[in-house]
Amino acid sequence: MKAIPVIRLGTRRSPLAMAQAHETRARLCAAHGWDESAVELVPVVAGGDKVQDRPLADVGGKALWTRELDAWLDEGRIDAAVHSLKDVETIRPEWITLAAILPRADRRDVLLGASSLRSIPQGATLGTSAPRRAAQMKNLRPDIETVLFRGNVATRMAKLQAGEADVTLLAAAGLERLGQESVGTPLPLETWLPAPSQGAIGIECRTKDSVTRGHLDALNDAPTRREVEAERALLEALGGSCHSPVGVLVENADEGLHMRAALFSADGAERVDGTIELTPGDVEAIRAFAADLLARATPGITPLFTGAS
Ligand SMILES: NCc1[nH]cc(CCC(=O)O)c1CC(=O)O
Repeated sequence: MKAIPVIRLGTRRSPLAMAQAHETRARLCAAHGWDESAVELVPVVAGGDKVQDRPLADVGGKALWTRELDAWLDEGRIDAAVHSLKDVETIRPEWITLAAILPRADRRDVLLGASSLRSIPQGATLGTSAPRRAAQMKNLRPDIETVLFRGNVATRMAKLQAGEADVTLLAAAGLERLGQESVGTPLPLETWLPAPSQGAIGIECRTKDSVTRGHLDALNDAPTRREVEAERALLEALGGSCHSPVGVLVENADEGLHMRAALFSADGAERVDGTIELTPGDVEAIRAFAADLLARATPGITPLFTGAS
């Protein structure tokens, strides 16, 4: 009998991260006919989990969710790491490979505390720590003030319940993975743009580890990868990060990809929109599109991109 490998799969410890790790294990076992013991889940505490009282953009930003898992991967303590791709920097070290992107879940944001953007009472407060969510809301509803909401999904829902804000926004994908798919109102993609990579789970391993790469390759969803790579290429071309007030949506169309994006000023007063049809992998076209958005951006928007933030 062929020996069954054991893949040590690193994950953050939050309930959402653990749910994503369990999903990854289930998909690996299904794809290869392994039983559960072939994939060992290894929970690791990430830097971003230790800071709960400040916007992440103020904490020093970069690599907040990836640093510890990268170190464990580098030291050979894990073979692969599961991430919400939305939280992973666009530029990764050469020695790490994004070996699989799982089929994308619902990429919409969900509004909790009101049944639509219009029905939020005048002067209500939005609890969020995401610059994109804060700016996009203020763009549509300048009367709304934001208050800082950090912590995992359950913590943020508890803060809403406790009245620390009137409404909040959470990713549909995260709610679904936590069995909370029926709470709140998903916002239509026509009027509300999600973050780059939202709803996509990525699994990384060491570039040199061809055995693990081979195992993970079976999980990769090509249509999701085309979308997500284009979204991440735009974020990179803009000089943005997961803390940048940018919304983007790439969809597979009959021929190629359709991309829609918006940049916001931090206070939401200013906004620049664009759309483009793309051939998958055409990073040059994405760079030109990013340059066009930045050229049309106002002084309120520009400093938040091109690395100046
Ligand atoms: N920033 C935290 C984070 N990172 C990924 C998700 C949700 C899952 C996903 O988008 O794949 C969330 C929670 C949220 O934004 O509500």
